[in-house]
Amino acid sequence: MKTFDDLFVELSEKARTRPAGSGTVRELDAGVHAIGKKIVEEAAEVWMAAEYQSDEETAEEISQLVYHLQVLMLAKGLEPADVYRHL
Ligand SMILES: N=c1c2ncn([C@@H]3O[C@H](COP(=O)(O)OP(=O)(O)OP(=O)(O)O)[C@@H](O)[C@H]3O)c2ncn1[C@@H]1O[C@H](COP(=O)(O)O)[C@@H](O)[C@H]1O
Repeated sequence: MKTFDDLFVELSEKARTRPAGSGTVRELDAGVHAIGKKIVEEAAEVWMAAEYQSDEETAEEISQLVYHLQVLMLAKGLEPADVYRHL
């Protein structure tokens, strides 16, 4: 099972090697403003799923939010440790 740290390593590699067809590369190229909008959209989907959908669907929406947060971290040059030290 993939963890937060596993995904961050994978996305960092995508950002570095820029493989064709990568949604991560596409999103990074779209920039912080576009990534931020995606985060807000996914956060709303998490909220709606939590209120009206199943636990499984909520968990999936949370995973998508985590993904987009990680893309924003990459766009800003932030590492997981930069976040963890605030937890
Ligand atoms: N975990 C994710 C992940 N979660 C969410 N997403 C993206 O976020 C979108 C969210 O889906 P929604 O249905 O909510 O949104 P949508 O409006 O239908 O989608 P879009 O039209 O905005 O693309 C998905 O379409 C994906 O583009 C993800 N994209 C990639 N990953 C993982 O990231 C890794 C690298 O992916 P690539 O860079 O694409 O190779 C792989 O391990 C993937 O599994």
